[in-house]
Amino acid sequence: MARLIVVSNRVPLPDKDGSPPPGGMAIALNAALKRQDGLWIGWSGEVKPEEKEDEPPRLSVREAGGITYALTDLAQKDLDEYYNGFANRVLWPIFHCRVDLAEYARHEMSGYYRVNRLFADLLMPLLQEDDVIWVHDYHLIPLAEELRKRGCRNRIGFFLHIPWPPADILFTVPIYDTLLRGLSSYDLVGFHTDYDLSNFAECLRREGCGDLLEGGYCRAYGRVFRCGVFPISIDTAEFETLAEQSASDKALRMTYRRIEGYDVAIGVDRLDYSKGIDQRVEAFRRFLHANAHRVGKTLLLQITPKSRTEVPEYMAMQKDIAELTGRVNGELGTIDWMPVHYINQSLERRELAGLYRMARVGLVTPLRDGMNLVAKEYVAAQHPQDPGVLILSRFAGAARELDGAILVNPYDPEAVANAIERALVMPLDARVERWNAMMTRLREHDVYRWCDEFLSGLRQA
Ligand SMILES: O=P(O)(O)OC[C@H]1O[C@H](O[C@H]2O[C@H](CO)[C@@H](O)[C@H](O)[C@H]2O)[C@H](O)[C@@H](O)[C@@H]1O
Ligand SMILES: O=c1ccn([C@@H]2O[C@H](COP(=O)(O)OP(=O)(O)O)[C@@H](O)[C@H]2O)c(=O)[nH]1
Repeated sequence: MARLIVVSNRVPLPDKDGSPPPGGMAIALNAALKRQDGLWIGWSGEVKPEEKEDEPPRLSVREAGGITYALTDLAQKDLDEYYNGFANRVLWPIFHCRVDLAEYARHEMSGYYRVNRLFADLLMPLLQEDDVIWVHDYHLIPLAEELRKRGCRNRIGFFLHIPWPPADILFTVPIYDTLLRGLSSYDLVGFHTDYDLSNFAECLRREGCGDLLEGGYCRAYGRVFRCGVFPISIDTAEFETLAEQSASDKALRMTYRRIEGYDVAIGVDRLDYSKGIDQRVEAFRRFLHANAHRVGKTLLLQITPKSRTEVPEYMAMQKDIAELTGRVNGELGTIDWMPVHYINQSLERRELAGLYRMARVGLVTPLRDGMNLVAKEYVAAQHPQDPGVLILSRFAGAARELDGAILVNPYDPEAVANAIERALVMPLDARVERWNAMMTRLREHDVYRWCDEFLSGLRQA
């Protein structure tokens, strides 16, 4: 079997005993890499020491759990321009339709291309003739083009983990055509949803440089390549087991005994403006105003680990959300009850699974999201005989699959407030019916299927 090479900005390294770190994608890719004698290449997560900045970039190679990892440190300038700059201050906001937050700077765009060239230079000498390469996400759009320039003829696939925006939004990126052309160097380009794929096709059509063809192919910039929809998922069976175990875990129950007995609505998101956290807190405030009988009995548990802390928009958000939750707690809280429990730390999956299971409502209300795995995890963690209700933004990729959720518009706080009340009063038979519909989907379409379908699509490309 041909060797599989995965390339991504962040590389989830296995722990000391060789098992993959938590996270469905890491587990699925680890399994695929083991089967195919694989190599995972990317950023080490470390900044290159200043005194070594003039040394040529190199990969540090290590073996763990049957997989080879080849990692490179990045210089502070590279990190600032490529990751904190163009990737997370231009591509991320624009692909999430936040043109107002995009800060385009030419030197950062050059840094983005420089780091992509660096990845191509590092990868080329490692390649064997029939290796299959799978590139992940918006950090590395130009990588295939750079590899092709260096003579690479291998199959190369690309999967975009974030949404693809409508044409008028994409065209606000000054170099949008270079990005589109970059994607045409891949053999397979994968998106989470049919909406993303049709936005991509519309961009090509509007530019007059390509279109979708029959049978999942696309012609653009003189090249024909495959395009498809591959919704990422979770390790459903693993999450079900985790949630079941956590329900009987005494130590874990002790840690959340303070919120037992309340009707809990749970939100779990990186601290990111795309997740709609402030709109959600506001919706919860309105829900309490509109339903006086819920005051003192219901609470919002918002778990929000910090993210991309060096990007100014993220720094500002940290302060804004903390102030907002403080205001709501000040306005409505009492000595023995706090409406919003805001936790600015990352929790382990085991803990999350237990909390999802005890929460009567899963509040997943991003303003825009590629997929949103939290929505799927919340569903998988529920008790089959007494499941909670998922409230899901229609702008999350997951909404294309989870039709048993109450779908909401996160920009409409009153609608979200009404949905919370509707979820809390929903009769058991309706909750079970909705949950069964979603679980059937999640059991059939887990993260292993996502991985297999993408790789078999790439082999056929
Ligand atoms: O690496 P970071 O900058 O710390 O960010 C974490 C990851 O965030 C994004 O996740 C996306 O991928 C999920 C799985 O496909 C999807 O469910 C979610 O909707 C996306 O936002 C990002 O795309 C990853 O590259 C980051 O590693
Ligand atoms: O404290 C936390 C918060 C989140 N997560 C995990 O982070 C992932 C978030 O993925 P999602 O697709 O929802 O959003 P992203 O952060 O990738 O945009 C999920 O698997 C969560 O279980 C976690 O392990 N601990």
